[in-house]
Amino acid sequence: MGAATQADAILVTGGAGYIGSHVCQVLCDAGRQVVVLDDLSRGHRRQIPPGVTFVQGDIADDALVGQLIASHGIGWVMHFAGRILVPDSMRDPVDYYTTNVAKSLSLIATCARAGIRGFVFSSTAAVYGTPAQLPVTEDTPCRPMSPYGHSKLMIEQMLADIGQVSAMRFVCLRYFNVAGADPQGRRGQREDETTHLIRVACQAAVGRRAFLEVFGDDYDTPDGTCIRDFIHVCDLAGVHYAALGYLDSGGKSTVINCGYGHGYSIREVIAAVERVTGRPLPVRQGGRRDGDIPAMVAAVGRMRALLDWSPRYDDLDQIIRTALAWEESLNRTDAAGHG
Ligand SMILES: NC(=O)c1ccc[n+]([C@@H]2O[C@H](COP(=O)([O-])OP(=O)(O)OC[C@H]3O[C@@H](n4cnc5c(N)ncnc54)[C@H](O)[C@@H]3O)[C@@H](O)[C@H]2O)c1
Ligand SMILES: O=c1ccn([C@@H]2O[C@H](COP(=O)(O)OP(=O)(O)O[C@H]3O[C@H](CO)[C@H](O)[C@H](O)[C@H]3O)[C@@H](O)[C@H]2O)c(=O)[nH]1
Repeated sequence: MGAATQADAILVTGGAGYIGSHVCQVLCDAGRQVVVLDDLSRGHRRQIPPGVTFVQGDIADDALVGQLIASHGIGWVMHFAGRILVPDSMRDPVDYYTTNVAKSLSLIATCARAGIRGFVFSSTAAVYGTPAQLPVTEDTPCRPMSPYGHSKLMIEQMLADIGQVSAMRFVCLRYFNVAGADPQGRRGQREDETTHLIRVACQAAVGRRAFLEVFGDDYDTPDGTCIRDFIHVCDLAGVHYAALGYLDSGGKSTVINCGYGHGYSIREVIAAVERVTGRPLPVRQGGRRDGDIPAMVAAVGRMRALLDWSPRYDDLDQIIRTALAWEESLNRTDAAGHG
């Protein structure tokens, strides 16, 4: 849509977090003007690339969001801010409905009122619940099994309804399992309180935790452990940039799965970590974790059809190499006493 559109700045909520900060890097590399709004409840200032304007604040602060949109010439919003852990959402649903649903409603309403042209939202494969068949297409019925999944589906619905009465178009990106870190070592997942398999496995591999517990080996899968579709965070960042291009060239509001379209079992992930490190991984067999879905694999036809994007890191060993390098760098930072 031309140079004037390109000039519109992008507001990235949650840009000090794991995925948002990788997306900021891609946007900066493409020469875009980026403003991050993050309350630093989970994120870290140092994750944000140089050249990005940072504002510490809450997405539900309507006056602040309105002022940022007006004063920075914001045309696009990428919304990452929120609570992200499935088991945590079972323990504290109020936090998930407050932060994810109520605060997102406030943000979306402010954006629509302010004339934002396009909104890219971080959704999740957790909206599907246990799918009847694999791979999961975007038309698979959604039956979330956790407050986290419900909260994300509610936001998708709000975007669809508000999109009907405003000019704001949206892309909801349903991420499957995000993993890995910036290959140049500039950023990765920083919060220690994590439940993500590859992160936990890499922490165990470099001694940041004692072992990896495998949750269940009696699923109806080839080796009895669950299967997931892991996408490298840098590829996912590229998908966001492509989604912006899609909206910019007039694309209609839509929902898109983000994965590679093939899965690995937990045992295969463990084998890959051992292959990459050349050492056995400390592993303990545990029972099933509540709410776990036996297998999740994305159908990626829509992503390939609509977005000008192709994967660069679709290789489990490469994902693990970047994740391990990041954990090793955290060890060095801690040892140097400035964690
Ligand atoms: N990590 C995954 O595997 C995964 C999978 C599917 C979907 N997602 C979604 O992607 C998004 C980003 O996830 P992430 O892994 O980068 O998480 P993260 O916790 O690293 O980042 C979230 C960021 O949002 C900020 N934040 C939280 N509440 C805020 C508020 N009220 N106002 C302003 N900032 C606030 C936090 O400080 C943090 O920097 C989330 O919406 C998450 O639900 C993540
Ligand atoms: O220490 C661990 C951690 C995980 N797992 C297993 O590894 C698989 C993946 O678990 P994660 O916690 O890494 O991820 P989930 O698939 O449960 O959920 C993730 O992917 C979802 C989409 O499928 C959502 O996006 C959600 O935000 C994100 O946490 C599960 O079978 C889990 O039981 C273990 O065995 N041990």
